[in-house]
Amino acid sequence: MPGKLNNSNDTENVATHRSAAASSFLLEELAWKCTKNAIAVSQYLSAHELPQPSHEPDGPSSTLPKDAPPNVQRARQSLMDSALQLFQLAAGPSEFITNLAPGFQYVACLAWLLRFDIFHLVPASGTISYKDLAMAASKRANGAVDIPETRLKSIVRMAMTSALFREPEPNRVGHSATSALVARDADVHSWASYLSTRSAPTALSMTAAHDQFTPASVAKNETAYNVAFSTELPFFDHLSLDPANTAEFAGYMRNVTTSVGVDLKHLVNGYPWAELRSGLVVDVGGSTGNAAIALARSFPDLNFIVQDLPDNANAGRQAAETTLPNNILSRITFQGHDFTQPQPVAGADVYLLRMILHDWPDHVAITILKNLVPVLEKGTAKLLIMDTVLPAPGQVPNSVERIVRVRDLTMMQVFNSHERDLEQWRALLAAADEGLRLRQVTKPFGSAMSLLEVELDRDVQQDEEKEENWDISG
Ligand SMILES: C[S@@+](CC[C@H](N)C(=O)[O-])C[C@H]1O[C@@H](n2cnc3c(N)ncnc32)[C@H](O)[C@@H]1O
Repeated sequence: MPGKLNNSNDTENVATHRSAAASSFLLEELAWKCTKNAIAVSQYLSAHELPQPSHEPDGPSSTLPKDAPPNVQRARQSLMDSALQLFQLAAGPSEFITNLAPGFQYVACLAWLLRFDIFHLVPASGTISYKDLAMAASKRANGAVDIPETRLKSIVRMAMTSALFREPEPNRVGHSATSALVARDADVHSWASYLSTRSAPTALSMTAAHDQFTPASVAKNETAYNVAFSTELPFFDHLSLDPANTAEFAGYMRNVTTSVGVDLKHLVNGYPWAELRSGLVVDVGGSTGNAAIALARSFPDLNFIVQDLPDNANAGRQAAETTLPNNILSRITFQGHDFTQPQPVAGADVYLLRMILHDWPDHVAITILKNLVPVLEKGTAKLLIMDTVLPAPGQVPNSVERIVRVRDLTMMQVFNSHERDLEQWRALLAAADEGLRLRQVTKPFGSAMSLLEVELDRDVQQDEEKEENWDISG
C-alpha cells in the first residue's frame, strides 16, 4: 500500500531516499563553500588592487601573492578542495574511469607540445592559425619532421580543455595564462618537460618494477625509474650521463626549492634559533650552504659547519668565498663528510638534517641517525629534522593531501624510499636508538615540511606536538 513503511521494500526506499537527500545536501554544501571561499579570495584581491585569476594570456601566474595572509590562503585551499570534491560527486562513480583518461592525455599532449616547441611558436600576444603553426613547427625541426595540421589541432584542442592555450577565434591559437607562463619561464618549461618525459613514464612503470624486482626492494637501482629508462644505474648516476637531462633536472629543482612550501624562511622563522645565543649548528648534508647562509644572516651570533660530499663542500666553499661578506663567511665552515659514517663534530648545539632522510630507505636513514647518536650524548644537543610528515587520510584537504602523496610515491618510484608519517618517524628514531625522543613537531604556516626536534634522553617519555597547518602552496 503506498505510503506504508512497514515492509522491507519500503524501508529500503526510505534509506535510498535519505542517502539521496544526504548527497544532494552535500552537493549544496560544497557549492556554498566554493562560493564563500571564492568571494573571500576575490575580495582580498580587489581590496589590494591585485588582478583576478583569469585564463587570458596576461592573467596572473599565481592566484595569490606569497605573502597573502593565512586566512586568505586557507580560503583558496578550501576552494580548491570543495571544487575537486564537487566535481567528483557530480561525475559520480560511473564516470570515474572516463574522467581518468584526460589526465594521462594531458601529460601526453604536454610532452608533444614541448617536443615540437609549440609554446614558443605561438606568439606571446595575438594568435596564429593552425596551418601556420604546423608549418613553423616543421621548420623549427629543420624540415626533418612533417607536422600535419590535423594532428597538431587534435593535440592543441585536447590541451585547451586543461587551460593550456586558447582558441579565441576559429582555427587560430593563442596563449592562455598557463601556456604563456610555460613559454616565458625557462624553469617552468624544464619542470613541465621533466614531469611529462621522466615522472610520468616512471609512475607508469611502478607495477612492472614490482613484478621485475620485488615490491619490497630497497635497492637504489631496482626502481620504477630503472624499468622506465632501461638502466641499472641509480637515478642521479643515470641523469648525469646526459648534461641536457642534468640541466632539465636542475631547472625542475630550482622550481621546487624556490616554491613557498620549501622556502628557507620556514627554517629561519620556525625554530627558536635566537635562544641558542652563541651556538654551533652543524648542517648535515647541507649542500652548498643555502640553509646555513640564510640562518647566518638572521642570527649574527651563530656559527655553522656545512657538511656534504667533498665536491659539494668544495663548491660551497668556493661560492661562499666569492659571494659572501666577511661577517657571514667568517661564521661558516665547509667540511667534506659522508653522513653514512660517524659524525666527526662533537659539541654542537644543533645537528640539522633538512630534506635528507626522505631520500633514503629505512635501513640507510637509521644508519645516518645512528652516526649522530654519540654526539648527542651530552644531553643538551638537539637533532633537528626538517622533512615531510605525512598526514593521516582525510586529515588535511584533499587538494593538499594528493600532492603530498605524489611526493611519497615519487620517493618510492625513483629511490625506493618514502615519506614518513608521525608513527613512522617515531619508529625510525626508536630503531636508531631507544633514547631518541621526539620532543616537538611544528609546521610553520605554508611550509610543506615540519620541524621535528629530537633529543637523546633515556628517561623522559612525553612528546609534545604543536599545531599542524597544512598548505603546500608552491
Ligand atoms: C635534497 S638535498 C638537501 C640539501 C640541503 N640539506 C637543503 O635543505 O637544501 C640532499 C643533500 O644530501 C647530500 N648527500 C647525499 N649523499 C650524501 C652522503 N652520503 N653524505 C653527505 N651528504 C650527502 C647531497 O649532496 C645533497 O646536498
